[in-house]
Amino acid sequence: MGEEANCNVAVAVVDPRLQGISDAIRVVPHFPKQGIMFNDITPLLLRPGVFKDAVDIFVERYRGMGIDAVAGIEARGFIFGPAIALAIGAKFIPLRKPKKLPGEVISETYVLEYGTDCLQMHVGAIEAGERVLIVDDLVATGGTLSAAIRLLERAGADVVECACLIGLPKFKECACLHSLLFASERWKDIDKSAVHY
Ligand SMILES: O=P(O)(O)OC[C@H]1O[C@H](OP(=O)(O)OP(=O)(O)O)[C@H](O)[C@@H]1O
Ligand SMILES: Nc1ncnc2[nH]cnc12
Repeated sequence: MGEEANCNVAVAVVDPRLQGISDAIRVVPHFPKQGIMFNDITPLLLRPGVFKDAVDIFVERYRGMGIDAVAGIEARGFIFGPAIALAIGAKFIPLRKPKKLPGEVISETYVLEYGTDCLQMHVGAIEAGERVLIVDDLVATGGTLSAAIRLLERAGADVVECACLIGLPKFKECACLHSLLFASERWKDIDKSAVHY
């Protein structure tokens, strides 16, 4: 709780929009199972001004950085990723859960807070050397982001950054990461070291 409060203070100092974003995220205890504090972004989506603030912050950061593609992680990365991609003039690549993509895919499995899963990407979605931003709503253990990075790098992409709205306090470096809300090239390195990538 103390850590969360500190994160919010840091966020508010950096950009006045961040407090509204933080306030619009609901924490639901024991969902989807006992012991998980579920960070629910759906209340934020019901407030168009706050939703726009969240997208705008990412767009302001990534516009002009030569990003060729935004890769969104199913499912909640599909909420923010396409809006960011359109605004910065990049293509959007869905990283999907198994058996959803009809074409030839490459796959990466990973461990979650509450289970295991797998991400897949269409072969040919990215070309070697293209600059990619990975987008999701939240990083907890970093397992999902790490799988996404591995998937894209296997295809020869240059992963520029990973951008998420929420970094859980349990994710060790979260307090300082929050000061950038939620978008930092440092996540890529932390993510890698967290899972021995
Ligand atoms: O940092 P990690 O420990 O890997 O967890 C983060 C991931 O967990 C959530 O997705 P989830 O797997 O619940 O799938 P969903 O978006 O389909 O609900 C969240 O949207 C991230 O993708
Ligand atoms: N605590 C959490 N809240 C929402 N999504 C999550 N994904 C993994 N952990 C989560």
